[in-house]
Amino acid sequence: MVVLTNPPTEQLSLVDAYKPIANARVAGIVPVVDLSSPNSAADIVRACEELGFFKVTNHGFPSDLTARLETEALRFFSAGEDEKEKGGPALPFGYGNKRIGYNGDMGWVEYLLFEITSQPLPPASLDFLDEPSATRFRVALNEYITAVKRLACELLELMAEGMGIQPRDCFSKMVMQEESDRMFRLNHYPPRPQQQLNSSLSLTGFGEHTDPQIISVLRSNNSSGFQIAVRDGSWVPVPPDQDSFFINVGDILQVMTNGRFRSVRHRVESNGCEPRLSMIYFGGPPPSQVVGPLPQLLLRSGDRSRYKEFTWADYKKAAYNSKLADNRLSPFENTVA
Ligand SMILES: C=C1C[C@]23C[C@@]1(O)CC[C@H]2[C@@]12CC[C@H](O)[C@@](C)(C(=O)O1)[C@H]2[C@@H]3C(=O)O
Ligand SMILES: O=C(O)CCC(=O)C(=O)O
Ligand SMILES: [Fe+2]
Repeated sequence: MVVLTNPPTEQLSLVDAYKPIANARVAGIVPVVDLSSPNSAADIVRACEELGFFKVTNHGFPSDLTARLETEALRFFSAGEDEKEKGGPALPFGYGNKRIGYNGDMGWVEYLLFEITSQPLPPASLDFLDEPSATRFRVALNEYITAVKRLACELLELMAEGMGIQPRDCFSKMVMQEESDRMFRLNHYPPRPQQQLNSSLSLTGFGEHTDPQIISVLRSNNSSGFQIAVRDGSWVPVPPDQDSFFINVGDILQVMTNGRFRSVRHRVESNGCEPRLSMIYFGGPPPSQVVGPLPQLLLRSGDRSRYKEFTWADYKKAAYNSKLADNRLSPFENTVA
């Protein structure tokens, strides 16, 4: 069953909920999928079609892994700038501060970006830290990543099941292969100094964008700031929930479903007071994977393909030459005859 966060006194239809936010009442439109429910597959599909975004509860994820990684990450981010800069620059992996990507995007955020393979993170991934911190951090990262990969796989299988498509692993196999292109990101949004707080009301932590991959699995501490764009383009704040995961449909899943699932536009706007720590797993396909709408979906619906075929390597190259807010899919769309 899809339930609403902060349920309003009367149930809002989604059409109403897409209207610009006039008050906090409509901030609770985020679909919540209870993974222990027998309806979870259908609920996930509905959420991916309507928003491309949902919250997952009753996921069975070991909370001690999250707590340990959060402790290690905060220990790292509280170190001096000189220490942290030893892990940079992020090209794209490593430590980055304020600069996002290569094309001039900036945000009030510092981060660590890791490449994930089928093997645990190698010692080299944190070799800029002293021992025993490096090993402790790496072990916490590896344990969390192993569990979050499993969760991503389960969600992708539920998507296929909910859409009635075979095989059940048609989406999950894309991100579970040896060569699949996966990343893990720790974002830290530090509180802002007092004089800056007086200068403007809100500050972009991470500018608006869609995630290029198939799926993103996000967990954050209890700080607000994460927002999603709904169909009419208005921004809706997502109430934080440190015990749940938030799932973004990425561009490639939008393509594979021929636009039935929506790649959600999102951003982080910080009020500068609450420090935010988020951890995000990005699941993408192998570089050589040819991507396009699933033939069985086209056959079943009789729809024309809305996208050209391309490889993930082509798409990623184009993505990394784009600015955060760009619409990265438009060059890959088929024009209507
Ligand atoms: C400005 C950019 C940062 C980004 C690469 C890009 O050129 C456009 C996509 C951005 C994004 C968004 C989702 C993930 O956070 C990310 C790692 C990704 O794969 O695409 C980032 C890229 C980045 O920060 O390097
Ligand atoms: O840090 C967050 O909460 C979201 C950041 C994000 O969207 C990203 O890193 O792609
Ligand atoms: Fe994102």
